[in-house]
Amino acid sequence: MTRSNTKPAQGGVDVAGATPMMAQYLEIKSRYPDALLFYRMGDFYELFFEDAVQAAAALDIALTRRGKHLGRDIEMCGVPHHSAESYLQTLIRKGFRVAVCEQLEDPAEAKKRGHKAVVKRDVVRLVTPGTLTEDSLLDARSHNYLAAWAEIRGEGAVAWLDVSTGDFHVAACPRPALGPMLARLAPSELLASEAAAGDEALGSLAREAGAVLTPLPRSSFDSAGAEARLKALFGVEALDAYGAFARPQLAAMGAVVAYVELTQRGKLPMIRPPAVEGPGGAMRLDAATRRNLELTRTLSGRREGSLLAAIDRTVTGAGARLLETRLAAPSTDRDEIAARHDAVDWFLDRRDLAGAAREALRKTPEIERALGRLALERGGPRDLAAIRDALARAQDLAAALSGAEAPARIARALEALCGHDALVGLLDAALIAEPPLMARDGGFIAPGFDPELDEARSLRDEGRGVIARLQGSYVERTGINALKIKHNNVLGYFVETPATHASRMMSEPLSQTFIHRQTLANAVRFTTVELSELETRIHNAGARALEIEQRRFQELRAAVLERAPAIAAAARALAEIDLSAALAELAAQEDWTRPQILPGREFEIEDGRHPVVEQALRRAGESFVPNDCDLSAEGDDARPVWLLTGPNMAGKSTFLRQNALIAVLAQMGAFVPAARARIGVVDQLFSRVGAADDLARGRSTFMVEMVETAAILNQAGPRALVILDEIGRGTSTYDGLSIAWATLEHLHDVNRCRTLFATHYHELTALAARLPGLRNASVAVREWEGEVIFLHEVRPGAADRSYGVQVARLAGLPEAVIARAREVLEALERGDRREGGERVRALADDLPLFSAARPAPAPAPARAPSQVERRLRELSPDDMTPRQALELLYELRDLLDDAG
Ligand SMILES: Nc1ncnc2c1ncn2[C@@H]1O[C@H](COP(=O)(O)OP(=O)(O)OP(=O)(O)O)[C@@H](O)[C@H]1O
Repeated sequence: MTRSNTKPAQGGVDVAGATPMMAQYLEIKSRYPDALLFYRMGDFYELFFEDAVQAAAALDIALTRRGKHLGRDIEMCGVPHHSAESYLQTLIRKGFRVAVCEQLEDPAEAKKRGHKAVVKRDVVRLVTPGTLTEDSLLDARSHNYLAAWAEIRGEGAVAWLDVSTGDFHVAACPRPALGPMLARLAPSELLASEAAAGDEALGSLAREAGAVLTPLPRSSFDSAGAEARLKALFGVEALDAYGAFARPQLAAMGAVVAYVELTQRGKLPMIRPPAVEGPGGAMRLDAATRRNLELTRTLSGRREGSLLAAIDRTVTGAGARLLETRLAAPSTDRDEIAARHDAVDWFLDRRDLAGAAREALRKTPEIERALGRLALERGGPRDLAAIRDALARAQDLAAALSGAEAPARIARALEALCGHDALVGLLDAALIAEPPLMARDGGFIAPGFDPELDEARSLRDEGRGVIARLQGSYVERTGINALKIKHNNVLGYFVETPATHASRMMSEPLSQTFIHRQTLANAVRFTTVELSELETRIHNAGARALEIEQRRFQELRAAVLERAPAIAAAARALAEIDLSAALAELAAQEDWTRPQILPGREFEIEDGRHPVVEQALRRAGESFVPNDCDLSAEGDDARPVWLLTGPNMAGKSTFLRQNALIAVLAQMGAFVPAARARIGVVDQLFSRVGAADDLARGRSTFMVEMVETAAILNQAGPRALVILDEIGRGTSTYDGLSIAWATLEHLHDVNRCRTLFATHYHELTALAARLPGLRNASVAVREWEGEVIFLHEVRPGAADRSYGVQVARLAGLPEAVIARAREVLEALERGDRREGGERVRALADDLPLFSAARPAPAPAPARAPSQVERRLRELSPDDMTPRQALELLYELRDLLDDAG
């Protein structure tokens, strides 16, 4: 054997010289080098070599060895197949991909080919983060997107699919917009061509969005191949009916479909025709803005504490997913926004109906994902029952909500809820109330639905009863009371009579029915055609019942899939109703109002509040102080730029964020926490509010801040809303002040967008005199007996001073430091602020900055150890018996007494 012509697989393991089974394993593994191979052996999935090492560590299970391969131990670990799902879940969460390799024939079949023959096996599915369908592997309240990024001659596109629901979208996406797009979609897996995936910048964008980056060969992104693939998928001659797609869009969609085909091994999920998102259809929010505003996750990555958690009143998984999708991509289309507001308004006016609808929805099972699993041949009877129950409830819901004149969007939803009677009737008749998860073991078809099945089951279950009845009828026919039907392993079922009746039994007419089998000393045994038929039927009844159930399951599945588009539309309608009713509930509970969305560049908020802070304060028994904001860029005396000053802790960040959140809420279709809101459509929202070190990328706080500020100044257009908090804070005073100054001027003169700018550089307030679009505002505090009281009120005009020292005192800085800070502050306020300036230098000379105003207390003089302490120090507790310890206690107490 020469090494050069052997095929290395899996890190240098050679196929040649392997046992037949190992050779099969290595051949299959060589096709899935990037995945862990779950190799089915009987009741277990086994993993070998490096896969075993990695999986054992990730799953915290035992790593063992199984023989040798070419002189080397084979590492092995295994998971039982019936609990494989939970292990899969752990592995997928940890970023692995798993190729599931099954036995494709009964081991007995293989044996027929010779005792060394290996059972046929192959991979039936590649499990990856973006292609999950099982409820146990998915979060019910979040989408799970598989996205693909394609670029052709500088033009880019992103396509995204939720494999579990079939939701399929595509949008043009130039490279600079990819970051915001990924931040919005938060896909769990991103596909890119091998060439693109090698780009470190793309890798880091994917990581930031929390996605696993999967490189695919260039051929998967071929746009001509993609077009053919999509046409075949949707069974159409041309894709025009779905929209006009640019080449990169085709390439991205094609890659998604190719990858799904690859991972599902040819079984395609239900994929809806792609919805094309037009340019500018959604408000643009970059990753930093989403993070800063804590829209769907807090800065620490939790849902709790985010805006999403504060406003989520939905009662179904699909409703929650729709809310998250809308919140991640607020609309810029006024008609769309108005339609959403109309739906909320309608429910708000009919709270009793909304309440009833929510009650009904609460009991409605999830159908989008059930439908997805059925399409992928991964569904079971429980999925059918979910569809039956949900559609039945949908009809009731439609009946309850009809009558009252509904706005267009609700009316359309109600329509989609109806017309499923035939299917519901079929499923109702066919299925038991609460069927099992899997079709495998049967027991889900309702009695009375299929006479053949009922008979098979009654034979299976009541075999003895049927035999007893037959025996009764034979006794009657022969008049022989001692006639019995018995069973043994040689004859199977037979009729037995005492020998005395032999001659009668064996002569006409009884001999026509009873066929003689055996004569014993005291008894004669017979069989009958009926009995042997019955025997075969009893024998096969169980298997037959199962087979009929499987056939019925496939028929029901086909009936459901035939109506898949209508069922999916009903599922979407349920989600829409859930979300509209939930937003109405929210508006009523929290006293929110319908915002006016205008074509111009207005931004007038009266009595606005921060939804998350307000709820937190309420829990603590405190109330939120509402504030107005007017950034309108319309009219002659428009002042679209507000410069906000005020002490730390006064509420500047809260005010900035609340106005950004109001814009997001308004345009996603919700009501807003304000007494009145008039908002001209915002097409981009930028927020730079505080920053954390990005040490992973080797950037300091200041660098992060500057990168984000640069993005805003370069990209913010006239319809943008910009929120900037304390720009320049991360560098020396005068550098920071200069950067803040120039940034403010640029926003005012060049970007000319609606801007909220909070700063602690009071020098900037002077700019109001020169910049006509700039207005000073400040957060009010009151000083009382040397303490500051925060009023949280935003008022016109600049703040007089910053109260930083008072706030520091509230935070518990030592009195000595506070007193010293006051002295320095006074000195600075008397003179110029320039670092290195004369007065500052004098101050540093006169009053050494780090000497304490009051002498520090002298350290306590060293004290000689007491006798008790000395005795204790000498001890070695390990060497003492309990008795000695007790004696020692007495001794110590005596020592104390002596000392006292
Ligand atoms: N409008 C308000 N009504 C009531 N309480 C408020 C209001 N705004 C802010 N607060 C309270 O004040 C705290 C501080 O607010 P915030 O963080 O916005 O201050 P800040 O001025 O940005 O401070 P810093 O400059 O130190 O970041 C909040 O956590 C909140 O509890």
